[in-house]
Amino acid sequence: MFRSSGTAKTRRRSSLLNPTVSKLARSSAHATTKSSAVPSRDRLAAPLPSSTMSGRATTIGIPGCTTLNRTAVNTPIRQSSIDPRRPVSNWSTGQPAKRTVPLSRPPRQPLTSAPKVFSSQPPSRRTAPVPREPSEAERLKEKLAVMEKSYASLQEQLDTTREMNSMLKESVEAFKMKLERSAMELDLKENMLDVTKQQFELAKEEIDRKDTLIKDLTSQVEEKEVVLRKLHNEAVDLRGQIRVAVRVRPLLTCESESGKAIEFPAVNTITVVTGSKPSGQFKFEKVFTPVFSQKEVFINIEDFILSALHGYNVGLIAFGQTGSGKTHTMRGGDAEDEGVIPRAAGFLFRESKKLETTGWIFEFTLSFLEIYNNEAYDLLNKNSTVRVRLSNGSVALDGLSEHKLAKLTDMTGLLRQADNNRRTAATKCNEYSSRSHAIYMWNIRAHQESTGISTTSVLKLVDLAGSERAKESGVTGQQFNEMTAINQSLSVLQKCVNLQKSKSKHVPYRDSKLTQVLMDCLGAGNSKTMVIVNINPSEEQAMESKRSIEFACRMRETHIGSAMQQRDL
Ligand SMILES: Nc1ncnc2c1ncn2[C@@H]1O[C@H](COP(=O)(O)OP(=O)(O)OP(=O)(O)O)[C@@H](O)[C@H]1O
Repeated sequence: MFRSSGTAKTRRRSSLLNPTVSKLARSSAHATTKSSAVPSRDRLAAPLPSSTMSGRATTIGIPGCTTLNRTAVNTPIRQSSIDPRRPVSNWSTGQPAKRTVPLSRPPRQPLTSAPKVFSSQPPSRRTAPVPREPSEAERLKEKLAVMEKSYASLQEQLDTTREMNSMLKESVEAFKMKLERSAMELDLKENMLDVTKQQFELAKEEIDRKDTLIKDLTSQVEEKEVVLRKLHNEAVDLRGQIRVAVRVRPLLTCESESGKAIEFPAVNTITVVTGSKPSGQFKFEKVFTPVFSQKEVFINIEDFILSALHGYNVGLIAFGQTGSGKTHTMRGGDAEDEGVIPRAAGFLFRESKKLETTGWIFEFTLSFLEIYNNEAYDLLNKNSTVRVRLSNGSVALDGLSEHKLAKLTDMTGLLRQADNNRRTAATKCNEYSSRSHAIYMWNIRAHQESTGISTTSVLKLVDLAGSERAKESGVTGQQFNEMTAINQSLSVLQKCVNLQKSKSKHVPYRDSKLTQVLMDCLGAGNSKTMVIVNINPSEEQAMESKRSIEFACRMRETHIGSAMQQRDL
């Protein structure tokens, strides 16, 4: 009765603490009674102790659960079956505790033998005192303490798990939101990609359309360029084979006391006043009065120079008495004072760049030749001698160096070299009088891939030495020889032009080095030629000016045959 009431008390107390604990306690107490704290899983594997097995079990309580065996409750439990040192299941983990002692089935008592009955009488004095077995209540208390501890631990675990669970829930929610946001962003980006793709397609179509347009326009430009070229060159031809322009320089300070012998009665018309009588009026394609700047002069002749890029041989010759302004016109000074030769370089580079857009490729080489005392010299190779040969109407210059001109600035060095090598001297009429003829030659090679046309043309820019009257010059010795050579070569030049004009069968080009070199510009070749006749306006030089103008008129009337494009075969 005492034990039963103790167990009931314990149960009531446990159920007051917590229904779960109470349940656990009930189940534990039951399990303890039944299997001496062997966890149920172990119980299945391990044999039950003999004391339990020997009692007759009456099943009461929850179905499926083995309840307390009354016989076993009344029967003193053997030490081995409730050994407190025996490990109980690990409640915190729910795993059975490790067994330290292997459970072996105890030897089975024969059923016939009578059950041992323990006497309730106190042991006799002679027998050793038996240690008191813990009461059922104590054992249950102990169990309860263990279970409460386990419960607290489980509660703690549960709290932690709940906390973790809520954290996990939160993080899952956050992930979900993030995922949704990412999905939305992806949608947006996909839309943008679609739009960009469409735009790209449109742009591609536009580029294709423009490419086709450019191709059409390019072919139209090429066709028009051919027509323009033809018209340009026909126009140049129509003006006469040798075009003549006259340039009259201003009076110099040193000539200020002298009166002017030149008048301009009309546009491109000139009159020379000799004595009191004015000469007749001479009309030319162009008359550059003293007010024309270097730039304006060049603008008026650049279309002519352009023919050289179109594959025609072109010659531009500055002619005139000494000190009339030939070198100024052709070479000039610096910057705004630059003459035709440096300006032509800039122009040829500019124009060639424009033509490159229609598929033309150009290559320029330069050679500078000097004719001094009727001999030819290389101005870009230490004045070495050059051999002039005529063959089949063309001029060959053996030993003349050629200098490739890749860019405009390359020209500066070459010009300086030629200036230094060219022979000049101070004369009575001109402080820096040219004692030689200078020929600045451009060899122009052009090629157009689409048509397969290649041309090789020559542009000759000529600064002649000036004619001079021996009597007026007052020179002697070497300078006299130079003057004689200059005058002779200019005389042959005039003779050739006169004979060419009168369509003579024999024109004596070979009579001087100058006419040999200029032969292809004067009628024996297929060149387009322009002569700029320079005039000194002073009264003192009136007669010389008149002679120059008369020579210009003869040249103007000289037919030299149509120029031909110099195509490579
Ligand atoms: N259009 C011009 N404007 C200003 N000065 C000029 C002009 N033409 C020539 N001169 C000046 O006249 C002088 C003689 O000119 P330049 O040397 O060019 O003559 P030239 O015909 O070449 O002489 P030469 O045949 O003796 O070499 C130079 O001092 C030059 O600066």
